[in-house]
Amino acid sequence: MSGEFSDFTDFTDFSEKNPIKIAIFGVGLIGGSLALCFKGKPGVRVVGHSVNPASTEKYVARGVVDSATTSLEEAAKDADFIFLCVPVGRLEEYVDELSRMPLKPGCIITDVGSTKASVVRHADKLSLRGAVFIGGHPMAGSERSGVEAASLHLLENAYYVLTPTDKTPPEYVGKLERLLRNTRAHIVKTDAVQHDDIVGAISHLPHMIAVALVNQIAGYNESNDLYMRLAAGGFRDITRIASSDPTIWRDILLNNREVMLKLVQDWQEGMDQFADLLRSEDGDGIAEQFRTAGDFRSQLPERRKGMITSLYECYVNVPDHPGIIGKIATELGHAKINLSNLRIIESREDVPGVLRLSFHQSDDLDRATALLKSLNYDVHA
Ligand SMILES: NC(=O)C1=CN([C@@H]2O[C@H](COP(=O)(O)OP(=O)(O)OC[C@H]3O[C@@H](n4cnc5c(N)ncnc54)[C@H](O)[C@@H]3O)[C@@H](O)[C@H]2O)C=CC1
Ligand SMILES: O=C(O)C(=O)Cc1ccc(O)cc1
Repeated sequence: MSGEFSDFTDFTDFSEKNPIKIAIFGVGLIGGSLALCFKGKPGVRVVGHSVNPASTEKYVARGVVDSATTSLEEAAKDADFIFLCVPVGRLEEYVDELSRMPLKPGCIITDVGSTKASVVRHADKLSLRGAVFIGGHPMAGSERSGVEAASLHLLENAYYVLTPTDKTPPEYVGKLERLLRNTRAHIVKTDAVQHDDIVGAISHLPHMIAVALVNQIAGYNESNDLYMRLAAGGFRDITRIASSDPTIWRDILLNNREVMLKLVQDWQEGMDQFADLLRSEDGDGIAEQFRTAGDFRSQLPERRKGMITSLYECYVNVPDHPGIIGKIATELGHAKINLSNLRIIESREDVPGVLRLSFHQSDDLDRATALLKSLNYDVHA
């Protein structure tokens, strides 16, 4: 991986001599993670925006941005890049507000919303007076939210979809791509409508199914709390995404509702088929369903960090001491914490070295994080 990115600084359009301003509206999980990827690079100034004064103070205090403001105008003024990182339901009004402001000529406005068709269509209708809108979706995240959950490494090795239209000048797409190399994500370009169809199926539908499943079990649990107690293992892990932020997901599902309604119908047909196989006691048919699913699943591309990850990971900033990695692995071993992978991430200028620890079980991650913190290691998600 390091080979793929070893040259990434050669592709930047900024330097001490050519400084740029990046404005981030909504410095939460995704906005904060992007801010961390840009902040501290030579010639880059990252400004955060929130409607809430207490949030702006928090963004600065946590060192995620260089400065923060509650004024939309102040944040947008002279910005070279504007990232809209607010819930999907708010994106179009932010684009409207920006279209009424005197933006820097050539400013690139982009968003990180989990749905793309409506915001791209909306921006396409507006005159942005010398600015250009390019839809974007970093396809990694977690069930956590807020700036507290932001991480420098969140988007590393994930896909990052951009949805330029026929009208988007290619040089602007190139400029945005070069900036996004700082996330270490892999850029994929596609059409916004196709994006919503595919992401609806592979991400939005699983979130709906996880929520419906948890609520189904919660109903049974009302009359027998053994359901909850026995659900502590695998069930807890496969339904992790049911704990995602309600406002973020309300907006995503409502925005993608036409696609979701068709997907729910297909899902119901799949469940009806299963019910028929059960009713007719068709064991071969049931086994065939598993065989077909297993065959398809085995052909999925290499594990890539991204949507609905089943790996639980944390990062430890490691001081430059000989034997430190062995020491950490030994501590985890003594505590009987099952580590699935341990990797030194190429060290960066701003941190001495980073160790990535991966676990198959969220409990192992929780226990490892608590243990390493108690031993005074700098651990982050
Ligand atoms: N959660 C995830 O894993 C992923 C989310 N996304 C997209 O990223 C965007 C942000 O999501 P997260 O960072 O997860 O959420 P978050 O809740 O961590 O951050 C949202 C940010 O928007 C601000 N905000 C909330 N409501 C607002 C409102 N009504 N007006 C103005 N600002 C408001 C919050 O203060 C916060 O700074 C969403 O559009 C979401 O669809 C994209 C990829 C992954
Ligand atoms: O938690 C997970 O595994 C996710 O699926 C995170 C996620 C949520 C929303 C997105 O638009 C992209 C990724």
